[in-house]
Amino acid sequence: MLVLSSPSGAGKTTISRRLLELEPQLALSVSATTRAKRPGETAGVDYHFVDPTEFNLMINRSEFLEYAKVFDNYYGTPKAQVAREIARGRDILFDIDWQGTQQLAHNAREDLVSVFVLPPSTRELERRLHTRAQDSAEVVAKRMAKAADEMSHWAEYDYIIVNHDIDSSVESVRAILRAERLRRQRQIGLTDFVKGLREGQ
Ligand SMILES: Nc1ncnc2c1ncn2[C@@H]1O[C@H](COP(=O)(O)OP(=O)(O)OP(=O)(O)O)[C@@H](O)[C@H]1O
Ligand SMILES: Nc1nc2c(ncn2[C@@H]2O[C@H](COP(=O)(O)O)[C@@H](O)[C@H]2O)c(=O)[nH]1
Repeated sequence: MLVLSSPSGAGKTTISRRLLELEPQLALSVSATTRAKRPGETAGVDYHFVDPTEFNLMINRSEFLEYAKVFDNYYGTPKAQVAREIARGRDILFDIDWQGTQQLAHNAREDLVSVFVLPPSTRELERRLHTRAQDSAEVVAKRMAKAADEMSHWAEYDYIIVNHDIDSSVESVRAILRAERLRRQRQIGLTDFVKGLREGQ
């Protein structure tokens, strides 16, 4: 489970989309949210857009692996898709905030690799939120006001990337993914393979 978190606008969604094009063994966990759909977003692809009543029903039915209130809306990771992808042997990418990351770490620390994406500067963060041009000035102001709070969680993450340049940030995440896939405990069948080698096979 590969988690990307950042203050809003630092670039994790952009990095995630590129990664998914380049890494066929990686699947995106599609979250449910009560926030309104942005122009260009597709229901079921970017998010499952649900109303607060449906979100509450999902909580009561224990359908979330984690959920949190972020800014003024609720966001949650449905368990079912994650279980399906894991059963298919794929790695899963989560674009979630620090609260969700803490919940995943609490339940599955060994299976989690977490990356925090920082903006090159506060000014550039604000510029990115404005140039994305998908949120009102009021929403941008709210997200900027929360950025320092969110960044205070950077030290809880395994890896930190300062997102100056999108191509090199994507390559950094790919390097993390490659190295983490090579970890001894993540290589299935290794014990038998080495046993065979030692027996001369
Ligand atoms: N390295 C970069 N250089 C310049 N612009 C960038 C870079 N990375 C992302 N951007 C731009 O910054 C804006 C915000 O990026 P993005 O939507 O990926 O942020 P985010 O961290 O996912 O935000 P949110 O948490 O609100 O979903 C977008 O317009 C994106 O094209
Ligand atoms: N804890 C969770 N956080 C989530 C989830 N899905 C998205 N997010 C985070 O919310 C903010 C805002 O996202 P936006 O799309 O409205 O800009 C951002 O930090 C996301 O990472 C989730 O399922 N759980």
